[in-house]
Parts: sequence; C-alpha cells; structure tokens
Amino acid sequence: MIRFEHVSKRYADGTTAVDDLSFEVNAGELVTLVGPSGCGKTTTMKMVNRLIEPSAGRIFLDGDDISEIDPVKLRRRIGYVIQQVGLFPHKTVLDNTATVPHLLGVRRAEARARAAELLDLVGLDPKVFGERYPEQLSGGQRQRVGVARALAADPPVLLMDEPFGAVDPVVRDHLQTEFLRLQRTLGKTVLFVTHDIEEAVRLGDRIAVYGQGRIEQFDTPAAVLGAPATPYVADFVGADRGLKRLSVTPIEESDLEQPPVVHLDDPLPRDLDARWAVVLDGEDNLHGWISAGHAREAAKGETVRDHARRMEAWLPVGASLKQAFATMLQHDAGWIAVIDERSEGRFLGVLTPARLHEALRRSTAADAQDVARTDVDLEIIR
Ligand SMILES: Nc1ncnc2c1ncn2[C@@H]1O[C@H](COP(=O)(O)OP(=O)(O)OP(=O)(O)O)[C@@H](O)[C@H]1O
Repeated sequence: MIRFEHVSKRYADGTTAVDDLSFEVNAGELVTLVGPSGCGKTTTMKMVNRLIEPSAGRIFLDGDDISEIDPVKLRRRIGYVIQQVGLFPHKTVLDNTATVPHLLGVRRAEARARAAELLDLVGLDPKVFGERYPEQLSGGQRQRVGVARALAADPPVLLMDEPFGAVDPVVRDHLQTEFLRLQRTLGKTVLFVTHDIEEAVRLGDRIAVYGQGRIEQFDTPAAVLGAPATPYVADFVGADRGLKRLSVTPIEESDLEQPPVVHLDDPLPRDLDARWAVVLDGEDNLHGWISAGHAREAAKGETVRDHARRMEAWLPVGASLKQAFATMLQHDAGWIAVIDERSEGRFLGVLTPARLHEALRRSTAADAQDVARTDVDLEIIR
C-alpha cells in the first residue's frame, strides 16, 4: 500500500535526515516508526503526503508514484493527525470535524451528520461536545477530535505523528485502547510515529526501529523484543524487554491449567482434593468459584449455588499476559479464569502465576528458534 524505494532526504543545510530507506506497509497494516529524537521519523512521514519532497528514491501509494500525483489530490487519500491537533479555534467541534468533507463539496448538513457519527466513533457524544469550541475541551478530547477529523474524508491511509504525545499517561492509555478498537473495525493503513517503545509495541502490527536516518529492524513487536537485530535495537528496546513481551504474548489455551470444576446445581462437594473449584452454570459458562473449606463446613442439602462466589478475575483467551498479570494484581488473585468470548463465555481453564511464567518462556524460546531458522536459511541461500 505504501512503498519506500531507496528514499533519502538531505536538507539544504546538509543534514541527512533519511538515508536510503526501503520498506513497505501492507494495506490495513499499522506500522509504528519508533526511535530517538531527530532520527528521521517525522521526515519519513511527511514525505508520504508530500509536505517534504525526497532528495532521492521513490514512494508509491497503492502502486502510484506519489511524485506524479497532485499534492492536494494526494492528501485527500491520506488522513493526518499531529500532536498539537491544530483545530480551528473559532469553529465548533462538529464543524472542525466536517471541514474536509465540506471542502470536498459534500453539503454542509450531510458533512455535519457524518461528523457526528465520527465523533461518536472516537468516544465523544456529539450532543454533548458537538457545539463546543476547542478551548472547552481537555487535551485528550482534542486529540480525539483530531482523529475524527482525519477520518472524516474516509481516507484509506492515516499518518499519525505522535498523536497521543501531549496527554498524560492515563489518558494516553485510554486513547491507545480506543484507537486499537477503532482500527479493528476501520482497517486503515497507518503509519504511526512515536518515540515511546511501549506505545510502538502496543499499537504496531510491525515496528520500524530507527537509528540515525535508517531502519535498524522492521519486524513484529514480538520479534523486535524477543530477538533484537542489532545491539542498538537491544539497547533501545531496553533491559526490561521481558516485561514488555508480556504485552505482546497472548494467553493460549495450551497455557491453561484444568482445576476441579463443579456446577451451580450440584450438591456441595465434600471431598475436593484442592483448596477451591471453579463453578460453572448449566451452559458451562463461568459463574465463579467455591472454597473447599466452605464446602466442607456447609449444612446438609445445600448446593454449590448457596456458597459460590462470583469470579471477577477473568479474561478472554487471546488477551495478553500483561493483562493477565494486571488482573491478578488488581483482584489480588492467585489465578484467573480464562473464557472463550466467541462462544458466549465458555470456561476454558485457569492461568496461574507459574503457567504465566511458562508462557513467557515459551514465547521467548519460539522467537529464538525463528531467528536460528532464519540464519540457517540465509546460509543455504549464500
Ligand atoms: N527543515 C529542516 N532543515 C534541516 N534539517 C532538518 C529539517 N527538518 C528536520 N531536520 C533534521 O533532520 C533530522 C530528522 O528530523 P525529524 O524531524 O525527521 O526527526 P524525528 O525522528 O521525527 O525527531 P522527533 O522525534 O524529535 O520529532 C534531525 O536531525 C533534524 O534536525
């Protein structure tokens, strides 16, 4: 969808900002560009919508050489979100969002109706926020308007330059979560610049790690964390990359333990050889848990239902190990239940700290093997 072929940018003062860059972003893919300040990320991005012209090389959008497309027409195909959103201060939120479609000739009423839908999509109720002015919004709300405005003309490509850089960590976390949800439905092709490796790992399908004007590694978050291609990348992703891996490693069914299970209408189990059992309802969906101690002391004739407690610490399979760890801490739980959301919450098993640790080691080992295989293949090719 976006292809860089041997692209370089030398500014007039002799600074080489980007040096012989070649890479490709597939349709519907979110690629994060990450690296320290001044390494050429913004220059790379601005060459895509021709705010900056390359000194050498070519960039293709959907097969078209962008140097041959009129910049105004080109920018209609590309949404652009920057850190200081640059909303028009004298226009309402709704009119800010409707600006581009209106400029493109969509009737005002229609553009505003579409803008209202988009505000809703980015989590701003148009009835509450539509008629406000930018100065009446928080930083995070302004960024959401920025995203809605970039989406207004429904461009297939989004360029996002540190869009969540200016808000506090809690708001940034919310914006990231919502943007991921949005991206799952919209499937835009996204280039996303950040200097924050955590953000790059969380959002990117693939990450381009920049050194000075060059890409040092272009790969999935798991591979960048698990098998950094160069000492520079290893240093950049940091010594705590084991921790970061938690956020890119999903819980798999094979990671789960199978504890004793009872059903709501069963008689109370008197002889559990564990300290607790998971309680399921008639459809085998998770209800909660029951402690063996309670079960033993209960009166005759009582059923599991009378003593079951609801289980708050649960996650769908496929959630990250980091979410699992956070859920354990939040609920002070020694284990969490894992369910299958696609089949209305069928219980699959439990994740314990020991299993979590094993899953993390499995994921690291798998990447090490991938790297070893790549080395072998390269040997054969040579
Ligand atoms: N107009 C310009 N003229 C000369 N040099 C420039 C110009 N714009 C950027 N540079 C230089 O090019 C290099 C890359 O800049 P760029 O803005 O692409 O980096 P970046 O990785 O986006 O940095 P940051 O994270 O700080 O925004 C830097 O050394 C910068 O000083």
